[in-house]
Amino acid sequence: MNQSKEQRILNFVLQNAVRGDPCSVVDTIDKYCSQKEWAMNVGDEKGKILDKTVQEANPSVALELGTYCGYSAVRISRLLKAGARLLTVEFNPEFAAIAKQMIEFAGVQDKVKLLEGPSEEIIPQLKKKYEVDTLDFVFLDHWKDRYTPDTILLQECNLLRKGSVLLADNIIFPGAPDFLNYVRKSPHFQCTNYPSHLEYMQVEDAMEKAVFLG
Ligand SMILES: Cc1cc(C(=O)N2CCN(C)CC2)sc1-c1cc(O)c2nc[nH]c(=O)c2c1
Ligand SMILES: [Mg+2]
Repeated sequence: MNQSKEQRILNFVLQNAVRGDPCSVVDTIDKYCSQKEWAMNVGDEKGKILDKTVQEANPSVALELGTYCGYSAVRISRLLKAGARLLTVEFNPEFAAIAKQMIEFAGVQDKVKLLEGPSEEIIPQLKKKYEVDTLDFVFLDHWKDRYTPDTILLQECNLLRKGSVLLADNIIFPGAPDFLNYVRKSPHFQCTNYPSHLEYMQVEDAMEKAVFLG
């Protein structure tokens, strides 16, 4: 049975990156996906925006929606302070299986908890089942049509506090116009736009930061 693209990415990391070194895993994925096969990792240009936003927020508890192969889970968790943790949600079981191995190879498994299932089911479980009080940082990178309903669900579940930072990928491409409308029109969010490019391409894209005001 021939391999999936995601399996090929993982194999390239297992053979070429340094075990236990998150930076080498991130760089090796970028090398493969820029030179061999495009894949929907956030990539290095938008990854640098992600890094800065995570460092500024310095979260104790972070949530990622859309794990894919684990590229941004490794990228985020490498910046977390001791004792901080990242919960990452992936609904595609094949992607989750790849990401689990990627996270373990990078050596960040003690900081990252991979939750398999649809975000709309997992978000309401975060407080009771995963012992979350509130979220300090949320990276939205799953599916553009879920950005708005999941942002509303996070509020309904009292998972945001004054100063919680949301960062959304793919604001321009593939595009999340209803999310942009929602957060920019809401009095509960202070928004900032970060122009960039689609990973590994020269196509325009952007990220949007939305800080919850309570
Ligand atoms: C799957 C896909 C295809 C794209 C595209 O038009 N192109 C890439 C391939 N090249 C060759 C043509 C141009 S863009 C994109 C994509 C990118 C992300 O960052 C995503 N993040 C989260 N969830 C997504 O579904 C997601 C999709
Ligand atoms: Mg994306």
